[in-house]
Amino acid sequence: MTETLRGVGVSHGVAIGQVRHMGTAVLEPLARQTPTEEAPREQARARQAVEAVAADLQARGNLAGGEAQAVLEAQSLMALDPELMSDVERRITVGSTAERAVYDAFASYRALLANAGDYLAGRVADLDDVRNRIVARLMGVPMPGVPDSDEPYVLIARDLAPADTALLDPTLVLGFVTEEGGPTSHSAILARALGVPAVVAMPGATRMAEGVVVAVDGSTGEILVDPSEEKQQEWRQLAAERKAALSASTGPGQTSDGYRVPLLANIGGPADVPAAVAAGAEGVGLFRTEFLFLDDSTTAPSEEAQVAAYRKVLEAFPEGRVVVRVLDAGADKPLDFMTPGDEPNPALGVRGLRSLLDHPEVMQTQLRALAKAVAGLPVYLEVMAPMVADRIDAKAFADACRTAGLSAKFGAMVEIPSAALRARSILQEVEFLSLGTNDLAQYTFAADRQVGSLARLQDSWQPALLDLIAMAATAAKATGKSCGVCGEAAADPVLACVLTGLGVTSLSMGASAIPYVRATLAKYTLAQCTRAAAAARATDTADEARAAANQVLSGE
Ligand SMILES: C=C(OP(=O)(O)O)C(=O)O
Ligand SMILES: [Mg+2]
Repeated sequence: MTETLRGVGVSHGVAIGQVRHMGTAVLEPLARQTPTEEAPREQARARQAVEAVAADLQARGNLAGGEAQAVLEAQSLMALDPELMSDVERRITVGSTAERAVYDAFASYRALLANAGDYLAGRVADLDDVRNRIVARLMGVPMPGVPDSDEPYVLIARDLAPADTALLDPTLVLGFVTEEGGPTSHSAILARALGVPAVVAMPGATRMAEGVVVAVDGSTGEILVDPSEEKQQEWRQLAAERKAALSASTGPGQTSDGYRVPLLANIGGPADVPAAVAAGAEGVGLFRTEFLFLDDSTTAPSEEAQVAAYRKVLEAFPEGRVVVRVLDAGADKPLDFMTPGDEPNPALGVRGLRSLLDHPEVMQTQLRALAKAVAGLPVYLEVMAPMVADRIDAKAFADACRTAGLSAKFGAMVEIPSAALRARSILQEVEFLSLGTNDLAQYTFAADRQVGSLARLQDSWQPALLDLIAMAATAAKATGKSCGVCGEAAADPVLACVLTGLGVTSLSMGASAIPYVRATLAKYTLAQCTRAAAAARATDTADEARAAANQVLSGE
């Protein structure tokens, strides 16, 4: 009998195929004592394995490019952490085998991370993945990870490490389902960048039987286990219709009555530009520059290297708009040279603009690099700061832009509830707002975005979040300024209509979502979007808001 399950749809599309589980078996090497004279040999084995795994992750990163590359490189650096290596060597000196020493050293590092707060919860999966790779290599067994299969399949995992997500072959992996990971987690963002249908935060996902056929809808989060032939056919038909509707809809983003809402792409660097251009992005609404900095988290890239990377992106959108976010270091994206290592709660600590104000030289270098990169190009450059809390923050950022001689629009991200509540005062200092709904949801609901079990609270349909979005958009309209959305909320096609109805002036998302949003927006008038927004805000829960908006839009 067909069973229907529900998770959180994070990457559009329908996948139907057999379940294959990720090779996540934790390899626990035996704890046996080795003679002291074998220590140097074991230490050399451990070093070789660590270096090989780090090189492999680096190579996978080079292959993947874009945001995935930065994440894989960060993992490679994790493997090479000198403190971890000296702990491994110390354990071997007192009688451990190389594999057991690696296993134990990672376990104690993991415990430290897990107790140290917010960002680290998201990083534990990455760390486990690095450990599994090194231990597998030392034990001479196959690497854990994406299963070997010549037949296309639906991948099931507890959580996908960035290393695996990056290497998913879209011709073999029809889609994926994970038990963990929130709708705004790294895995979800990367899935969208890859264009693979995905559902996250699905309790019990890993208990699905290997080989059973499932149908996965990455838009609704619905999963059918063992669907009948008839049901499969129905879903295939639905997917084909959606696809046809998508390719029929081209051109700039607009409602059916011609109200323009530019559709922009979220990118992590030049490698993400081709997909954005192919999806018809009208520009870039969020260039997450910290991905350029993750290459080597011990020092900032040189001004010249930054100029080159920014120019590549700016050149790709002549006459288009490119919104560059200055470095958002800290919390889920720590950088050694910026982020204090001893924060009790990094998400509430020195991150984003706060971190840049503590390191003015880093911000000035970045702003100067942007000024040089844009010189002579016809692009509309806009620069914005992450984690702006109040008018003092907004003024400090605008002053920094002026000091750097940057000729661009300066803006503030609205990611902290205070910024939405007092958007009008922030707009005294900057020329535009951009709603980072991922963090805005995290801070509004006090719900860590990396934690899958809190997905309900990170749902962008939460009426409280819609209220804050409406506040920011209304304030921007009153001052004649723009207010876009660049958080994952913009990638939900129906929510995109609601955001438009709330007064948001542009929508920026992972490139693969653009055709879906464009096609859905084109079906409704601005007045319908406005009514859908009001109906959603009149409810008390995310599910009710979703249902109310859909009801208005379907004309029921
Ligand atoms: C766009 C956002 O920024 P990031 O996901 O990079 O924190 C956000 O918080 O919504
Ligand atoms: Mg953010």
